[in-house]
Amino acid sequence: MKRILLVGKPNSGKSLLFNQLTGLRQKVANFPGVTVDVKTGKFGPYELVDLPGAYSVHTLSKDEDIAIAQINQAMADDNTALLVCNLDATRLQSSLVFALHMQALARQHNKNVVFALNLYDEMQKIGHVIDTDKLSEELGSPVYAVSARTLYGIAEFKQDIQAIAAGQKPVSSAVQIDSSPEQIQQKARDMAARYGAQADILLKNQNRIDSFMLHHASGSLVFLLVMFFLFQSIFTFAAPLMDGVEAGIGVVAEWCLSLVGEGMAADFIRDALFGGLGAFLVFVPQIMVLTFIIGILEDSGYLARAALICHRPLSFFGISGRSFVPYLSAHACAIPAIMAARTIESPRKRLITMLTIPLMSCSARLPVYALLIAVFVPPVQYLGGLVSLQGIVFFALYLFGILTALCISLLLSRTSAVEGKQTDMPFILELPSYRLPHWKPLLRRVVESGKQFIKRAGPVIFAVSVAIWVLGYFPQNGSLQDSYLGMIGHWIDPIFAPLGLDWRYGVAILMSFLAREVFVGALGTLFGIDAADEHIGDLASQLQADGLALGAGIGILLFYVVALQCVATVATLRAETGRNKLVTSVVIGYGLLAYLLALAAYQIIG
Ligand SMILES: Nc1nc2c(ncn2[C@@H]2O[C@H](COP(=O)(O)OP(=O)(O)OP(=O)(O)O)[C@@H](O)[C@H]2O)c(=O)[nH]1
Ligand SMILES: [Mg+2]
Repeated sequence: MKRILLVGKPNSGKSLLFNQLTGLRQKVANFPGVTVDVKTGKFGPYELVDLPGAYSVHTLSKDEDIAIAQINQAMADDNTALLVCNLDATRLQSSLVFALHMQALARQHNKNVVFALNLYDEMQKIGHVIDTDKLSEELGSPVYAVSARTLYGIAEFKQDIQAIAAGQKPVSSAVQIDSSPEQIQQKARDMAARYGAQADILLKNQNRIDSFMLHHASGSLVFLLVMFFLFQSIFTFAAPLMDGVEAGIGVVAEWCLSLVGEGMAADFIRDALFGGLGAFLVFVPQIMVLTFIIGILEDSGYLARAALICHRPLSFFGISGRSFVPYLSAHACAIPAIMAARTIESPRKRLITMLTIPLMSCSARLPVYALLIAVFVPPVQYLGGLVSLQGIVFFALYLFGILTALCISLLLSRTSAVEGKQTDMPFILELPSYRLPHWKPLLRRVVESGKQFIKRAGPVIFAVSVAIWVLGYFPQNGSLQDSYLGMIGHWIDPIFAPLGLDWRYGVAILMSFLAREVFVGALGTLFGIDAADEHIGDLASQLQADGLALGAGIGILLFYVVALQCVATVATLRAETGRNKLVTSVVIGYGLLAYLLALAAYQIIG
């Protein structure tokens, strides 16, 4: 299949344009370095390729390497029908520098080029008109004013680039293409001055907001408040939704049970299905709220500012401001976060960031945290419900993960455990414009995060719940202690007894090495079988009634913050670092540390 390549500088709207042309839903966000891999999609009879952004052919980071390598390869390939150079109309000069290099390269290889003057809606908003005909003439390649957001000019653009790629619309021009870096710099500066909007109009608002957001005192305060409310809100905003889901599950469960009457089938439905799977579904709203708030931060342009504010403190711990975005996104899931670390220029800092990312509390830990917090922390609220005590403990757990990661980064960077030069590249980050979130795709992403969470963990939880139920139900002597599972439980008891946990918690913890969320489901099933009354449900009250010791509960929480119980993360770490031995020692190290912390918590607090 013939290919069309979409290239341009970071954060210039390539992926949103790609999504509009292919109907796919690649991640789009308002900071440089969102796309870190080659993505392809079908665009009419063509394959459209979305690449990571790059500032120059002289690459600094892994994602730029990937883009430039792919472009060079495509230039030599007969199947490459067209190169689309994406320009950010609000940042014409810097986008032209890279695009002009690409145009020169394409000319050398006899490939057709068109320019997409993207984000044109922002020009329309300030009433600035760019004469694209004249610009085309000067550039020697067609220029299309488009907006991937409002879809302005997209229909014509689609039609034309397919025709150009098919050779039905000639685009060759006699215009001389400059290829020396100095000429390109000069040309970009000159064209931006003549065609672009005035910088003071574009930057007026941005500078005003930044003078506050990046100020050393107010900026740090805003940063701390934003982070506090981010993790708070997972608790406060999600609470009513969680109650709704819980009530819904209760109604469905009662209805199902009324159909089957009493007996083994009823026990199975109550304990395995609604006890196990139901206990886990309750936490889906929290995952969605987390995605929503991180999404707002990403879209608004604040993340790059936060990265800047964090650069100095992070440098002390041996990493850089570039590690901030991967660290934050790791709170949703470690895997894309490890991939996002490709934008970190220094290989050493990139490696340290990747190895410490699993300590950030990903959404799979969320159900475990939420369950144990509900057991021990009363639902007290302050400031009219904006801040809750449970939310504060929740924030403390996230903070504990972050601080552990920073301490380990410091340790790795000050020892020879990770080799690489101490002298690193300077920290350079282009600040994006502030924008209002793009609500529709954001909400779609929120729904998608809930679905993905269920899809990823659901089948494992279902299988584990069924397995635990069968092993715990038979042989039917009426007690969990005497079941097959009870027998297995006695073998593992010595490992968990020093942590103040009986074998039921041991089984749930061991099972959660398959996926962390399994912990809640497995406990739900175990306590369901064990429950004296026939009541489904509130697992937190069951644990409370069972008398779980405070030290043991804190121990479980610390264990889950630190232990690396995720096969997919380990596989991604291996692939991205290429360091199997190092990754294995990190997994074992985190496991030991997790156990010791849990042991200390129980032995000290009791
Ligand atoms: N107003 C406006 N915003 C846009 C337009 N196209 C993209 N954006 C916004 O620009 C930001 C960057 O968009 P992306 O598509 O992720 O940019 P990219 O070039 O793929 O970025 P990298 O993958 O980091 O290289 C996002 O916040 C988009 O919503 C547009 O036409 N108009
Ligand atoms: Mg992109």
